[in-house]
Amino acid sequence: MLFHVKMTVKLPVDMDPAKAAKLKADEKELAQRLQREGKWRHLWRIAGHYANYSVFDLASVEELHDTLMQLPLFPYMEIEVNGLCRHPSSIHQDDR
Ligand SMILES: O=C(O)CC1=CCC(=O)O1
Repeated sequence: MLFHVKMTVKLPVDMDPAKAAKLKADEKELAQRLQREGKWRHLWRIAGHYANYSVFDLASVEELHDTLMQLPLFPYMEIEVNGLCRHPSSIHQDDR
């Protein structure tokens, strides 16, 4: 199942810079592992915002929920999710 996810990061302005740097490094490590596993298909910065558009390929809504909740930045993100399905006019044979 494909999910389009918008993540907006809202770190507290007074957060300890070392804590923020650790959260970002941990987030990057997990995000890159999930990309290597084929679960986090796309990760795009939204120009001009501390936010991203992502596409996840996961087995279920429950797996998406669990994946998002384990992100180190989860407590500091606003997240919007939309499920994706094939468009009847798409010329692509698969969902990639
Ligand atoms: O910077 C972001 O948009 C949040 C984020 C998601 C994966 C990552 O490494 O950072």
